[in-house]
Amino acid sequence: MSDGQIVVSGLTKHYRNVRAVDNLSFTVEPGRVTGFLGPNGAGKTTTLRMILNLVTPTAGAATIGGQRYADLAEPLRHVGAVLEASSAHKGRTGLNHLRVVAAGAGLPRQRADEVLAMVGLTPAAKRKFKGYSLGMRQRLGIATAMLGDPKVLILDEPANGLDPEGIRWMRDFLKSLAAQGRTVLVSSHLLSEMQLLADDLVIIAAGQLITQGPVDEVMGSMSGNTQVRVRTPQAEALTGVLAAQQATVTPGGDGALLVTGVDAPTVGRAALTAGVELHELTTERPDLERVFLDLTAGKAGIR
Ligand SMILES: Nc1ncnc2c1ncn2[C@@H]1O[C@H](COP(=O)(O)OP(=O)(O)OP(=O)(O)O)[C@@H](O)[C@H]1O
Repeated sequence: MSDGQIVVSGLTKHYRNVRAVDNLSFTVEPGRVTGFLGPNGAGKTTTLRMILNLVTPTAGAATIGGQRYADLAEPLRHVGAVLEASSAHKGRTGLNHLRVVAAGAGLPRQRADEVLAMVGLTPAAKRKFKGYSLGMRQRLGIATAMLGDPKVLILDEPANGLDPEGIRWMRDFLKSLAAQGRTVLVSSHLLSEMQLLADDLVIIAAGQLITQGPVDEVMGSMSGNTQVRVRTPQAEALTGVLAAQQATVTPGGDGALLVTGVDAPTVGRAALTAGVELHELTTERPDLERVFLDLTAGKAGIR
């Protein structure tokens, strides 16, 4: 396996009467966190399971570093996956769980201690899994995935059920893995979280690709929706000046005006020229939530 790039091409999965994944193609680059986004039932889990050879595609293929997962000689040394809230034998300690998995994969025993420390679970090493909180279980799942020191990490909704501190830890940890040159593919429907975590986005709906690219580009593709929020005691005068510049002005509901069609410097200049006093002038970019809803509009229904 070479560079850890994931290439999904024409991936398709049909169940009896559902096209869970429909001719889906995208790439995931090493050294970056890629957010795999889609509404419920979009086909994210099915796609990840096909990449990991847990579901057989109806058509198409996925490769990791140029090879199909099934062809990887020692998959755990190449790809770590956390597909659902980690499960382990309830009576086993976190450390023992890791030792058992390490032994099964032919990995050195001390690797269990290393990955436990990596995810901050050393203090809970000797505690039984059944006493672990959801956050601790997620950390143990990641520790298990890291046992083989894989170049590629694939995680399905890792932030699910985590408290804010846990989400923050997860974010920092995944970013640090990408900074080490690893490929990190994370599925989520938590759009605001992806905005903070991901470098690249792959957005799907109804099994099909909606868009992919760097977060800024995906956001930028919606920049037509950028609006300027302006507050002035001379609303009528400003509205008149801006209307003459082909701008659209609507009330913001809280006493502010929302201006589209011109940028903030244009609004400021127009106000200055007309002698209109401004109390606020802000550019409001659409957040990812908005972009996402716009992009997946009409396809977001639960299937
Ligand atoms: N084994 C299966 N048999 C039949 N239909 C399935 C099967 N697995 C998934 N599906 C259907 O395929 C579609 C995609 O499901 P999938 O779980 O991949 O979506 P998802 O994006 O991961 O959704 P969520 O965010 O809700 O987990 C859904 O309509 C689902 O009901």
